[in-house]
Amino acid sequence: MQLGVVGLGRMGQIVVDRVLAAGHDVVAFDLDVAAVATAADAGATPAEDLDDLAGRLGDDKRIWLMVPAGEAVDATLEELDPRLDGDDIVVDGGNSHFEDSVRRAESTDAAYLDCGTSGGPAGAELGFSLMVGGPGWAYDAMTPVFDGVATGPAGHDRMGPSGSGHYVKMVHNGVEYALMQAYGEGFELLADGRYDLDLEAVARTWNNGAVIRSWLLELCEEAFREEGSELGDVADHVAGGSTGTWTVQEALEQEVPVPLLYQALAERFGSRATDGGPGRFSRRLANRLRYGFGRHEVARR
Ligand SMILES: NC(=O)C1=CN([C@@H]2O[C@H](COP(=O)(O)OP(=O)(O)OC[C@H]3O[C@@H](n4cnc5c(N)ncnc54)[C@H](O)[C@@H]3O)[C@@H](O)[C@H]2O)C=CC1
Ligand SMILES: O=C(CO)[C@H](O)[C@H](O)COP(=O)(O)O
Repeated sequence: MQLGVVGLGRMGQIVVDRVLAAGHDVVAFDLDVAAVATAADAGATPAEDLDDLAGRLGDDKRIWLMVPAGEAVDATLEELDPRLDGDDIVVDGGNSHFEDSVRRAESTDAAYLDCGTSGGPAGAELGFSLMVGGPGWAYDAMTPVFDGVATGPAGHDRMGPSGSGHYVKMVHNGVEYALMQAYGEGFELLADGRYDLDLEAVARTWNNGAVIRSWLLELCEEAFREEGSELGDVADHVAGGSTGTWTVQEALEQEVPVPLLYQALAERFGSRATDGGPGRFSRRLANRLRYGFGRHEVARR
């Protein structure tokens, strides 16, 4: 298959690499020419702009968008739209709001797949977990690409109609916030509690057979190994928050109680009101974990 990839940052470059490794061809575009050059070095055909990308794909275009959620997705679709018809497929692999995805699916002639993507930069080697919404025929047609980008055939599935892929990813992120908060609070108690503990050793022991072992806990272990048990100069400032906010908004609308998810989000907001003092250990760990799974910048004191 030939795939156009638009957006060649942390995640898009992994899509390019894994699709190439699976034996497909890639045409790559990004506003950043250096990112296009990196994709070309990896074996992709560079495109000068979206028109050039669309022209190189011929009939039955398959295009994967991996640009920041929001305006960049709309701008890209708007520019591609005159070149698209009902046999073409566009995948949005970013963290778009599910209602935006429903709107985009309704307004473009192409089949539109909203694809929640989880795994972060570690997906370069492991592959991603992909939660896909949209027309079944388009999901089936993209299966060879999804098999390559995901951990394998079990690493992707069609969640349901348009919007459902990004809906499931939104809730995934709400859960992600709460898990980080839970680990953070536990380690805060251990850090401030009765014993002088080596938190890397605690995390390593928990990761070996304990009920609460997980990838996020492996990233806690990594954080303590790299920053020390007291987390060095990692600040009490947790960035991000859009997907967690959407999760809580949706829960309110559906009248589903999600106190843990809300509390984790509220802790993030609280972290932004601190005065530069030592701050909460739990939030400092959450700040460092966002680097671990997403390579988001660590705020430091
Ligand atoms: N970093 C992570 O761990 C994860 C990120 N995501 C989502 O994936 C999407 C991409 O994230 P990252 O790769 O981390 O971001 P990034 O900031 O590393 O890369 C985004 C790329 O898109 C390019 N770009 C921006 N606007 C563009 C446009 N109009 N046309 C062409 N290229 C454009 C930028 O130049 C940049 O190279 C976002 O929606 C993000 O929320 C999803 C799961 C995990
Ligand atoms: O989707 C992701 C991980 O699953 C991204 O890393 C996302 O940026 C995490 O959300 P936030 O930036 O709000 O912490």
